Amino acid sequence: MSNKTAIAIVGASGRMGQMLIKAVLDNDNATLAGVTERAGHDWIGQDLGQCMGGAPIGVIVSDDPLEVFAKSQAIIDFTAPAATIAHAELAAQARAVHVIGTTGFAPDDLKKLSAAARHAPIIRAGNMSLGVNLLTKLTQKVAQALDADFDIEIVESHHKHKVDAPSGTALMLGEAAAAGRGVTLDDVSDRGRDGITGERKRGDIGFHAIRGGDVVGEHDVIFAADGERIVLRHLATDRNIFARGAVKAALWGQDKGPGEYDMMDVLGL
Ligand SMILES: NC(=O)C1=CN([C@@H]2O[C@H](COP(=O)(O)OP(=O)(O)OC[C@H]3O[C@@H](n4cnc5c(N)ncnc54)[C@H](O)[C@@H]3O)[C@@H](O)[C@H]2O)C=CC1
Ligand SMILES: O=C(O)C1=N[C@H](C(=O)O)C[C@H](O)C1
Repeated sequence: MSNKTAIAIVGASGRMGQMLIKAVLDNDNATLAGVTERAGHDWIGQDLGQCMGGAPIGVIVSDDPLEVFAKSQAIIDFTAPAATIAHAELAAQARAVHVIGTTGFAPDDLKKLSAAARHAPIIRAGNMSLGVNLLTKLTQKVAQALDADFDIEIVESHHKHKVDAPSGTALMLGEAAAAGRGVTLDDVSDRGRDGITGERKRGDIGFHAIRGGDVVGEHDVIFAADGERIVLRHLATDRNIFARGAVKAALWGQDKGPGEYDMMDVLGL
């Protein structure tokens, strides 16, 4: 039997799906167990290699996650919240590691993921890159060092196709800033001001989303005081940083028990 980890990619035709397939195929410790797309998608039943514009590779795109998960040790999922919730139940049944990059979950969705994580490991992060996870740590440290004389604002930019705001990364950064300050993000979050808003409330954490063109992902955490300003910035220029992180997480999760993990755990940050 191969000692490579068998990884399934769901959402194969997506911007991230295609990057993830390449990242698995490029990794010496991983093998592609199968791929899925949503029912009715025109890739279903076709050879994946040809769908991606190359030669046939003998992997047929499936619309049956149960069949694909049964032969997988890890599932990497960058799809959409409803799909990821359904995948989490199936991955738990298959006792496979579920790596979740999907963003835009509602609080009830997160409860369902927690329930699934009682049966198998779930590794979830709004951003799987090393750079953003480091930035998240720095954000917490800076927020801890400064008092509320420094107003915190988080500004994110993404491509025109992105459907959720604030981005998962912006929320990670906001959570880290709130933790650094010793407050709960829900109590201080101020999202997308518009109209006569009144003066900024001391201690609030503001969120702003820019959408346009092909921007991969940019995040600024601004600490603004009277007379000075600190800006922590991450610029993503290649989606491969997220894909490589996700494959690393799938391999890392192989000897872990059921539970919820994030990229900080994977990276040891
Ligand atoms: N955590 C991270 O590091 C990153 C997270 N993301 C997140 O990943 C998600 C996907 O982003 P993109 O690839 O840009 O979107 P996309 O729209 O290009 O791809 C999503 C794919 O999922 C497929 N899909 C939907 N329902 C499905 C189902 N039931 N079964 C199988 N496939 C299904 C769609 O048909 C589509 O091909 C978003 O939530 C985004 O925010 C994106 C980049 C990095
Ligand atoms: O949708 C995207 O593209 C991205 N989504 C993630 C997020 O919501 O933060 C990560 C990255 O910024 C790209």
